[in-house]
Amino acid sequence: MSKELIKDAVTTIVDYPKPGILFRDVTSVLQQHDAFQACIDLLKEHHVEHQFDKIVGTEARGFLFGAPLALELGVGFVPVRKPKKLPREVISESYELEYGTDELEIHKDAINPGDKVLMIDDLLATGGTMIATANLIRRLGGIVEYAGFIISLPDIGGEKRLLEAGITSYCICEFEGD
Ligand SMILES: O=P(O)(O)OC[C@H]1O[C@H](OP(=O)(O)OP(=O)(O)O)[C@H](O)[C@@H]1O
Ligand SMILES: Nc1ncnc2[nH]cnc12
Repeated sequence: MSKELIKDAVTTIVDYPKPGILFRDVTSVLQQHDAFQACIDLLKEHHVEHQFDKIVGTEARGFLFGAPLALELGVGFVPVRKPKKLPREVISESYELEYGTDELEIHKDAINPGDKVLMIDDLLATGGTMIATANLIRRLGGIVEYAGFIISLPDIGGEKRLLEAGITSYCICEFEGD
């Protein structure tokens, strides 16, 4: 089954980038064509009926899955990036990570008011990254109610936090006990 193929392709690194963190590395999924393809197929199958206008992917690993999914769904792709990476006029939003804080930015002209947006990232932990991404989209007038991930760490509670922010998440595989 393709979900198991994907889960088996994820590598776990203990104590990276800090002691106590079990790092779930999605780059080993990308290295395996059938697992990478299965990710895009499952994300497409789950979201194809919603008729989104844009896919937003968050730096850096959200780009790896968001851009090929946008091509599959026949819609545009918008990158949300770390500060000072986007060249045109941006808006910014701060957020907390499982292991630190950071800031994200989006081009002001990337979302049109009323655009239906699907957010894509590799992994859902606290949900902070996706909530900050949703805040950016909503500040530009976009409608965002769905987010798709390859990996979820359910014990950290991101899915509930996203639901409280009005976002339903779809995760291909779960790693419990993190
Ligand atoms: O649900 P959260 O607690 O917000 O954590 C998930 C986020 O953390 C990781 O990115 P990271 O910030 O490490 O950035 P990178 O992809 O640029 O390495 C991951 O790719 C998600 O974007
Ligand atoms: N445990 C984890 N593994 C990989 N990426 C992450 N981003 C936040 N937490 C993570």
